[in-house]
Amino acid sequence: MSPADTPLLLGIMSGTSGDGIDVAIVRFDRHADNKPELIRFSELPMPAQLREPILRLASPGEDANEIDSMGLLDRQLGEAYAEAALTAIKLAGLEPADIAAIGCHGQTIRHRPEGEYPFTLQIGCAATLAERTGITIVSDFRSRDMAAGGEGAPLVPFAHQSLFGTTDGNVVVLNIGGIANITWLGADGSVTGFDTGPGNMVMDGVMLAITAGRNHYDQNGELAAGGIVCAPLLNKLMAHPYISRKPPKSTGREAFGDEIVQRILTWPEITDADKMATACRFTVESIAKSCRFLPGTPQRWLICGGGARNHHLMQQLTQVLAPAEVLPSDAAGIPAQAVEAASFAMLARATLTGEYNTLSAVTGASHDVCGGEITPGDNWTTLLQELPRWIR
Ligand SMILES: Nc1ncnc2c1ncn2[C@@H]1O[C@H](COP(=O)(O)OP(=O)(O)OP(=O)(O)O)[C@@H](O)[C@H]1O
Ligand SMILES: CC(=O)N[C@H]1[C@@H]2OC[C@@H](O2)[C@@H](O)[C@@H]1O[C@H](C)C(=O)O
Repeated sequence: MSPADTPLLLGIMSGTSGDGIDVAIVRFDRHADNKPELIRFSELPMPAQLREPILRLASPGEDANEIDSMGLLDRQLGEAYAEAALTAIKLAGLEPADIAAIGCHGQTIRHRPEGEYPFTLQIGCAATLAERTGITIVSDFRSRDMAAGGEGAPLVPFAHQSLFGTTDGNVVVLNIGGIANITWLGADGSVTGFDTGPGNMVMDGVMLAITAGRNHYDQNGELAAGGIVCAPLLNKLMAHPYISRKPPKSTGREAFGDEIVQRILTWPEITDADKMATACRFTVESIAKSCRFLPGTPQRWLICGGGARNHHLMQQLTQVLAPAEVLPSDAAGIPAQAVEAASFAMLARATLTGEYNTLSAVTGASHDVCGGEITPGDNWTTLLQELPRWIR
């Protein structure tokens, strides 16, 4: 393993878009703050045969045999994550033995934060991942927070705090994945966050349908840029109850999946470009409306996730969020796509040292918790000896 004072951890994220497996290898320095150094980031494709089952299982009731399908997908994802981790380790010129632990978010196939017994389900067999890599795995980061009465999401504010927090001004970190989530980092040290609603999910669903499955997303927002926003349709979309609900709140494909996409697709007398323009504007407006739930005025917005690559979306956000500056997180030293995977390496480190890694100020839980389930790898005994030296 890497020296105990500067351990290497690996974070794996596969998000609600179901299109890729992001892997970040980071180095922690006990003598520095909790901000790790990004050693290598790799974006690997989700195996094509897994994309359809992921989306099907994430849409309630679409699979006639959900338990069998889930069991199978769980194992297949475990293999896919292991393959991705081993590839990333190799690309970094490292050996599996150099990595102290892996934080694996898993694939969310259901998120039900409401009701008497809220639950959330991230699959991707940790035992398979430990078996194939020999490395200790931390997974299932959300359940403990839910058991403490929290939303179980978003979790990344814990990491954003160390990565982007500054006393120079109020910063908002906005992750635009399938769902968009926001983190408030006040100059006074305050932290909060919540899911704002749709990120790329609605746009991707519309694009997939209007190109008959050929394109999974609107490259750079080009189609949307050539369309006209349909105001009555936008108003209908913005009436979604989630948008006006007060935080703490979190959401998923259950609320912004196929039903919303169908509403856009079936709206009469507008072109495909208008549909895309309206879907994009829905994301922009729902983010802008979220500002009323923030405790102050941000000077700077740092954007991460795949949405940062959508020029049209970024342009629109820059307009509506002015005079605040809107920049990809790269401007603050971490590539937009790498933030989530790096965050799960940071959460895993905190699990292993027993520190809180889930903020009740974000999730609404009754207290901060140390979330994550540990699956010991072949390196477990060595890791146990090194852990005391990780504690700051
Ligand atoms: N060049 C591009 N132009 C437009 N959109 C893009 C581009 N590149 C990526 N995207 C969008 O980013 C999405 C993937 O984003 P990301 O990987 O952050 O999502 P995720 O991790 O699956 O989601 P989540 O954060 O909700 O868990 C794609 O589905 C697409 O919509
Ligand atoms: C249940 C779940 O997987 N939620 C994801 C999803 O994707 C974005 C948004 O919705 C966020 O709440 C969360 O992911 C990030 C990594 C988080 O927990 O911070």
